[in-house]
Amino acid sequence: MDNGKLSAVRVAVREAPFRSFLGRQEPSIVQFSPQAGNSLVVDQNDYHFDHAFRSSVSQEQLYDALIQPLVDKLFCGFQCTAMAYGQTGTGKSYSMGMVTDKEPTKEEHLGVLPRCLRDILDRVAAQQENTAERTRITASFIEIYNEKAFDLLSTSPMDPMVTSRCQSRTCMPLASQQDLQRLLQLGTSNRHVRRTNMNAKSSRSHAIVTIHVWQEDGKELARMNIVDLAGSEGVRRTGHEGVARQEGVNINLGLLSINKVVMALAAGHAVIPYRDSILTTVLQESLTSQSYLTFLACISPHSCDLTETISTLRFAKSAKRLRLNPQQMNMARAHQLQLQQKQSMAARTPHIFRRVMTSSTSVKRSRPPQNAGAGAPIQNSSYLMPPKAKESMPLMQLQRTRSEMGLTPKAKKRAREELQLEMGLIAPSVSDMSESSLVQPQVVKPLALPMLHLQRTRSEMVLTPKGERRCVQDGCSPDVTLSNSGLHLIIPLNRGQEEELQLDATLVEPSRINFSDCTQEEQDSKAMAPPPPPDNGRRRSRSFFHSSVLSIPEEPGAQQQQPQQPMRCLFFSSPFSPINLQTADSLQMSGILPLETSVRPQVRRSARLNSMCNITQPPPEQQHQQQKNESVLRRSMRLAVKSEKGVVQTKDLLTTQISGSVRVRGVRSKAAATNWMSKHRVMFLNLLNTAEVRELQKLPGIGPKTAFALVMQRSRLGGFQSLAQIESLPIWAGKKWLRVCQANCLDP
Ligand SMILES: Nc1ncnc2c1ncn2[C@@H]1O[C@H](COP(=O)(O)OP(=O)(O)OP(=O)(O)O)[C@@H](O)[C@H]1O
Repeated sequence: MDNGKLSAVRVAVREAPFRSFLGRQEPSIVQFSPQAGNSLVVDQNDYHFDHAFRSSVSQEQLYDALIQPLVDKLFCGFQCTAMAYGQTGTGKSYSMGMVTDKEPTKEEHLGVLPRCLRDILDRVAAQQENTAERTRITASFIEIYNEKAFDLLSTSPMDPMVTSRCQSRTCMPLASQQDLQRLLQLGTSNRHVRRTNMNAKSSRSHAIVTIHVWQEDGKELARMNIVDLAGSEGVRRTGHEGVARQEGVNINLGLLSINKVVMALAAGHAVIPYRDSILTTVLQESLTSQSYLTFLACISPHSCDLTETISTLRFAKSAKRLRLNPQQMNMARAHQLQLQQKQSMAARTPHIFRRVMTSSTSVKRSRPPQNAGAGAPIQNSSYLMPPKAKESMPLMQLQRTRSEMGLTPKAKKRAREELQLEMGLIAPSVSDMSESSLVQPQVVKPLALPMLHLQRTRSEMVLTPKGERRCVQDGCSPDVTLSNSGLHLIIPLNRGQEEELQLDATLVEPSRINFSDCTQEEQDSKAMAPPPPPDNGRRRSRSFFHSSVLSIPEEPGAQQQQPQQPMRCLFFSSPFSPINLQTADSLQMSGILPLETSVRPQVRRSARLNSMCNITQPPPEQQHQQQKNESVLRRSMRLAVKSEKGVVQTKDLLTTQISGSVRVRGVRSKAAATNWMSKHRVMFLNLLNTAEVRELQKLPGIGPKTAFALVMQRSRLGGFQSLAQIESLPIWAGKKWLRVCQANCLDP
């Protein structure tokens, strides 16, 4: 038994002999390459396939080269399909062995089917001599005629089958050569055949013989489909009218749908049009990424058939583009069950999180099956979930989301490039830290980095639930997976290692930056602010939450060991990756639902902040106003973050480190808070009066349409007098204004 590596999709071309009734023998339009046995030239075009058989090739040679390796795979437990495709009269039925002759066929003319069945029976007999294991072989024979399926082995072969029950067809047990002969005789004699201008006994139906290999315990080990498609032909050339013409139309419909399925599979589409015809519906199980597929394209040597020959070769070429990962049948079933489970879990998971879950890089890497046959290329894959689009949502939407999250290779590359540019500013760079150094707290030299600059830094560090730090590999984002056992974070560490953590945490957006309303220098200093004292329990976790440039608390023990070390370490967040980790006590994760509500605006704000980074410098006269607007905008966002999590307090202890020394900045009194609120309202009003659409739409709760409507109303009214006037504008649907106020921390 050959366990060698066999390509999952193999395409072969066979040239038919000249047909005498087409006139004198002319030179063949097919030229075979004398050097390579798998190339041919037709109409000055080169074609390369796995095999290119000349018309002189014998049935035995064809079987040995093309089908025998499939039988090997069959006995390894794989689903295999051999399919003959091509113009009428080019020898498909002859090659596949589905002949209707009453007299016994000569040995040399035996086609694939009888040879294959004989081979299988011989192997089973040999197997049973050596082992006590009993293997049963059965076969079914159906045809698709006029878009109806017929069970050719049943007692009523003329009654069409119900399509949904096509799988429950009559199976004949095969134990000897006599059984085999009976099956072929019965099946082929019941097949629809008609004389056409092109072929005296043209098959007017697609025939499918399925050989099932059963284990002793009644489980199906593997199956082999041998498919003889009806001839692809122009209805014009067959010279048929009426019923026969309709046959031709339906034949072409089936062939077209096979074409479409193969094209869709080759292109990696998420939706494959199996239901376009009965033929593809019946073959659906075989035309998946989990089978071995072999195509035999039969072509004519005649110049009058050039168009059909080129069309057949094109189909063969597209089939060559298929990329399949066959699985053993039992394995495939297990995989299908897994998929079903995953889908049902996904149905219960919020939409935004599903995107992360189902994207190829964010789904936890699954191990390949352990019990694959030696050398068998078993991989965990499902073509229905191709790498580029493994979920039912539109591909583009998924790619955009993954790009926003920094999960796409392009986003990661961009991040890496920008980080390299900024390396000079960050010393020592977190991405340069050695693995050992990551475990120990790193003292990072305080840097004067503007807020937006920090935002664009791509290095990431995450805090584990135990309070340890992990530096995420340069340019990579932690992957989050949701399984039955909970939420997992897979952190790509340096040196290609990964760490998997079970999260008792939630997602935080990168825009949750807690710069207080102070000057740029103070902001920069705060970016380096040390955490509150370790005994500060809940307070401490909030301080993490307040900043995306996170200060890391030292474990009490660790601090005692290193009393002199200032407790500073930078956590940079990428605007493209809104997944940061918080300590468990900062926010209790109460189910999955809150994530959706929090993540979506986070991603949006993250994108807005990122686009803010990219704003080109305005003219000098506008710069002052714009700076003011940005300051209000930033504050508004900070406050919105606090407000969302209920951490807005009238007394807010802010710790700030300036030049390495820690000082308490102050405690706000209630009066000060009121005062602050009135100032904030004025500033917000001012912003609405002066900002452009582009700036306004960066405000939390205000989208592009609202921003545009606001500017239109402003120009109509000549400016807004008060927030009450803005509230009375007819642009707020429902509680929209209330939501804007809440998002911007305004008293409604
Ligand atoms: N390689 C070959 N060697 C000998 N005879 C061949 C060969 N190929 C085809 N033939 C003969 O050509 C005739 C037509 O072949 P066949 O019926 O297999 O064509 P087909 O492609 O199945 O046509 P259709 O699609 O109309 O059923 C048959 O009589 C067959 O014996």
